[in-house]
Amino acid sequence: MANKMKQINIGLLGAGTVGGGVILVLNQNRDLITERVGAEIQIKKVLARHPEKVRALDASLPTTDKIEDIVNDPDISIVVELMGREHPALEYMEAALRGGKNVVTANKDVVATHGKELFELAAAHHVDFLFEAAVAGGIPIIRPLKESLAANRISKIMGIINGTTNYMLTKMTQEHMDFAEVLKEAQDKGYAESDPTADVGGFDAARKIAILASIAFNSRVGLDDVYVEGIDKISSRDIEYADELGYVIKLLGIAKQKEGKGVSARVHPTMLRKDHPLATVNDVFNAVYVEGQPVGEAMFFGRGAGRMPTASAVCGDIIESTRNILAGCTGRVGCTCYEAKPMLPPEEIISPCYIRMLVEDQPGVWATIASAFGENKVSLKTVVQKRSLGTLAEIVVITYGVSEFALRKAADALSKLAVVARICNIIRVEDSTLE
Ligand SMILES: NC(=O)C1=CN([C@@H]2O[C@H](COP(=O)(O)OP(=O)(O)OC[C@H]3O[C@@H](n4cnc5c(N)ncnc54)[C@H](OP(=O)(O)O)[C@@H]3O)[C@@H](O)[C@H]2O)C=CC1
Ligand SMILES: N[C@@H](CC=O)C(=O)O
Ligand code: NA
Repeated sequence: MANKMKQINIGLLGAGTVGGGVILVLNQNRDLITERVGAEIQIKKVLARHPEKVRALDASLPTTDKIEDIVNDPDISIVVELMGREHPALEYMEAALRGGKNVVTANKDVVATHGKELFELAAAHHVDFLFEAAVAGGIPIIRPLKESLAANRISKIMGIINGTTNYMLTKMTQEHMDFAEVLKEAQDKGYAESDPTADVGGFDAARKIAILASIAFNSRVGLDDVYVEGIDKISSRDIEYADELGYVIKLLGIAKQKEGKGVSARVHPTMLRKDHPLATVNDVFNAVYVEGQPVGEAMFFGRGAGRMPTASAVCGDIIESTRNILAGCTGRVGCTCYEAKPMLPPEEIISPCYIRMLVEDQPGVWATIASAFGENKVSLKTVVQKRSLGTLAEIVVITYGVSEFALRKAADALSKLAVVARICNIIRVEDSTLE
């Protein structure tokens, strides 16, 4: 007599862009997934505010508006949280873990802020807490860091980890599109968060780099530890200058670990050399670049946002958890933050910089400006003067590596000079030849 195929039931919280994608993937690839896993994965209930949206995706799926119907259902083994935002997603996941259910989420807001509590709950109940989709959408990066690269000492993890802003910067660079127009496009495509200020302001990327740094360096990096700047001050002038000087502008998350000095984590627009592997990562694509010993350099590339790529990562976690349930080994890889390393203060982070300013277009001005840089120990690599605006000239400088502290002092001294009308923008440069 043939053995009856096992069935693993999941409860889905939220069926929007990503949740809807999960419903579609589990239906479209049902046979293939069942065969690979050796069990059927069935969505038993969907928590939804608008059941009609779920019915439009799959009319057979039961819906509920009560979380208790899912977290108290003994037949549900995996709760998949795809509602977004911090509350009540956190409380719902806590209830699921306390109820002994495995949890899969794409929610970086919750993982970055409450990861520790959730890991502790998962460990206490010997269940999985998986969040591959929370960083870089469809790209596998959490499991590779925790498992495939587990033998490495990682010194640097740097990436384009926000699809919305990469899409926007690409369109602004290649098609000279306007900021507001291109943001609307990214929202329509389902890339942006429900509140897109998290994308544009760099906070979404900050959550992701905090999560990546915590895993890579085995030490918890909180959101407050990340220095954050968004893309809202990037103008077409900066994009043009970057191009002329051999760079592209990308919103990067950058985390480094220096022996004896601690860990740093930051998110800001960055001028990146055109020959860097991350420089050609465009549109909604994300990439995470890792330097470690013994692996050397490794880069992970793919779609960082959008319905189906993100659903791919969520379903990968559902499958991983299902396999662990079948093998009786849930909770196998839990929290990896077993150290408490010091954070390097942002003022001590050293980076080359691009500074664009408007100055009086008259003889002797350059000597005054150069001495302000010199007095603050900022060495200059390149100076460009191309444009005049009435009595003003636009000057661009690229510095060698400078600490944030020295940069702020120099910027302060420059802005007090009568000949400097305005510092228009300062952008960090990632260029190993200038460090
Ligand atoms: N979109 C993307 O490309 C990516 C998203 N993520 C993350 O995935 C998660 C989901 O994002 P996304 O699918 O884009 O978001 P959506 O806003 O498209 O979907 C969220 C869904 O959750 C439902 N929901 C929200 N709050 C509640 C609640 N209290 N009770 C019941 N249902 C609720 C919403 O219902 P209703 O429709 O009624 O409002 C909606 O259907 C977020 O954490 C996001 O950061 C991660 C990677 C990529
Ligand atoms: N809003 C996010 C979605 C995925 O995390 C992004 O644009 O990357
Ligand atoms: Na991912």
